[in-house]
Amino acid sequence: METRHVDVAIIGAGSAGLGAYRAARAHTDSVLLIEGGPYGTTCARVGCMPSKLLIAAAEAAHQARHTAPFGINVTGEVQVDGRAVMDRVRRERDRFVGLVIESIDGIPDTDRLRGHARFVAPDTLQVDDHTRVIARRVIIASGSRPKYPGLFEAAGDRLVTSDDLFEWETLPESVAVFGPGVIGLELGQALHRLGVRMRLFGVGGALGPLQDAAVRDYAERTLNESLYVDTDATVEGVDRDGDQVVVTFIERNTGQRLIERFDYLLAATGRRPNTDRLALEHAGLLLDSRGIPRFNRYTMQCRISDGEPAPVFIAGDADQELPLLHEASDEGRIAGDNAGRFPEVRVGHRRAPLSIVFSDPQMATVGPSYAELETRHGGCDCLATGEVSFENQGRSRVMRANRGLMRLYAEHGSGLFLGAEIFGPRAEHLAHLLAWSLQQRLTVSQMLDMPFYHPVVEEGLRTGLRNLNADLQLGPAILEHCMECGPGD
Ligand SMILES: Cc1cc2nc3c(=O)[nH]c(=O)nc-3n(C[C@H](O)[C@H](O)[C@H](O)COP(=O)(O)OP(=O)(O)OC[C@H]3O[C@@H](n4cnc5c(N)ncnc54)[C@H](O)[C@@H]3O)c2cc1C
Ligand SMILES: NC(=O)c1ccc[n+]([C@@H]2O[C@H](COP(=O)([O-])OP(=O)(O)OC[C@H]3O[C@@H](n4cnc5c(N)ncnc54)[C@H](O)[C@@H]3O)[C@@H](O)[C@H]2O)c1
Repeated sequence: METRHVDVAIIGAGSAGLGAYRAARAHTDSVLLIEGGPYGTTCARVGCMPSKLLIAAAEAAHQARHTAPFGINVTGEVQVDGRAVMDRVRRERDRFVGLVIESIDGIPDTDRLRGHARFVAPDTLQVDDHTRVIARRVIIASGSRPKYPGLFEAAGDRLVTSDDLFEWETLPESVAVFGPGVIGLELGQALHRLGVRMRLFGVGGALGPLQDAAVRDYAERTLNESLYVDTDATVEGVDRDGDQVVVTFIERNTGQRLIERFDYLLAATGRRPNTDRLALEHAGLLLDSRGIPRFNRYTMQCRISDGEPAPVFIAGDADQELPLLHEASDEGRIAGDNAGRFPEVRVGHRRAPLSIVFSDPQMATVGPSYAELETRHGGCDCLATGEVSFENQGRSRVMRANRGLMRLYAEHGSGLFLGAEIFGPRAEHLAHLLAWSLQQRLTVSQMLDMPFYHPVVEEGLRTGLRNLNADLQLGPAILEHCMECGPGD
């Protein structure tokens, strides 16, 4: 058994771990990056990138099928070549993974160690059976993995998660998707548009990240015009029969008991942090009820069991705060900087909360969750709301993308913009404008002072902001359409 002494040991070479490595290395040459799985990061291998590649193919098929309302007739049926679709997904995915591996190859061999790390003492990690690492500081950047209820195991090797799907050589005929969260919506809709028979089952009414009932209900109604999404499904059984998965459920609209066969069951029922495999009981850290170390979100520093700051930091999906790529990178950078400069720990920069779901229409949330805003501002009647429907929005109608609802929130009295929930066209771009405004601490009036071109989807945002301003009672209520704004604002 080899023993290594280092200043900083990092568990996990994903997006958070790589960011942490670079930041820690700016302070010390003694940094060790430990990786137990394949190099390449979750984002590039099985997450953000392959999912967006599959969605891009699905969008192409969808657009090709919907040209007629523009007076464009594409003769013949749109054919989806499942092998070619999956081939491009994997080829482009491999390219993205290759870029990550190239940058990891640039890290000196002496700074890298392969194997699974676990704590054997607060300052000691055991890596597989081959190396003991004694570290002055440790960064936990071990990511997360899919979780699902035991019931699904009846599907045997026909049970898949987002870790498996992108390895498919071709598209199956049918998939039962469980979990209308971010992954289930993105992948479920993409499979449907690629001609796969798909049903999407949820529990308790949850739909993506949406919490504002008005936006959630609108989204559920709209999605159900083209997909089968039951956000509160009664599923009576999951069984395996031959090569197929048999799902017994009560159909959403009819209340009928149906028994349907699918080629696969895709479990998209959430992810759990890999911290349960780190033997944290030997780390002496203060843990929350989920077994995740308690940490300060500005320094990423964990605490020892008596509440004192520990020489241990956490970053990325491992802490489950905001399991998104840009947050993992930011947290990794902060954790690495602080582990490197320890004991002089500094507060790092956290950005305005922003999340986007690449469904169609897209979903986005900006700022604290609606539930959090209601808790903080609802009790004192301090929460102002505004909204806009995209149904008559000019540019959205031009593009035939005029389905959607955006709700915007601000603080009474100050007029400060607080956040938004969006289900609608170009939400990925609208959400960025709003997140940037939030981070700049703009008031709704200041946002309305910004330029709005014509005709663009952002004019819908302006209508929503005017509506919000009216609720703030800081500006004129919109009694009719803005005359000077051009048609379809
Ligand atoms: C299908 C899907 C789509 C997604 N799409 C998006 C998107 O569009 N936009 C977005 O912002 N986010 C998206 N995400 C989320 C994003 O991918 C994650 O938030 C991000 O990759 C987390 O990075 P990380 O470094 O925390 O974890 P990872 O990249 O998973 O890195 C953790 C690493 O730790 C290693 N490890 C674990 N335990 C040990 C151990 N004991 N010892 C050594 N090594 C260990 C693992 O092997 C892994 O390499 C998506 C996720 C999925 C699954
Ligand atoms: N576009 C993006 O940024 C993007 C894309 C994919 C994933 N991600 C990240 O990955 C994380 C994990 O995604 P996810 O979709 O797995 O989790 P999620 O928490 O977003 O959704 C899980 C869904 O499964 C449902 N569910 C739980 N148990 C169920 C059951 N037994 N049957 C049916 N439904 C059940 C939940 O109610 C929820 O709707 C996300 O929170 C997000 O941070 C981001």
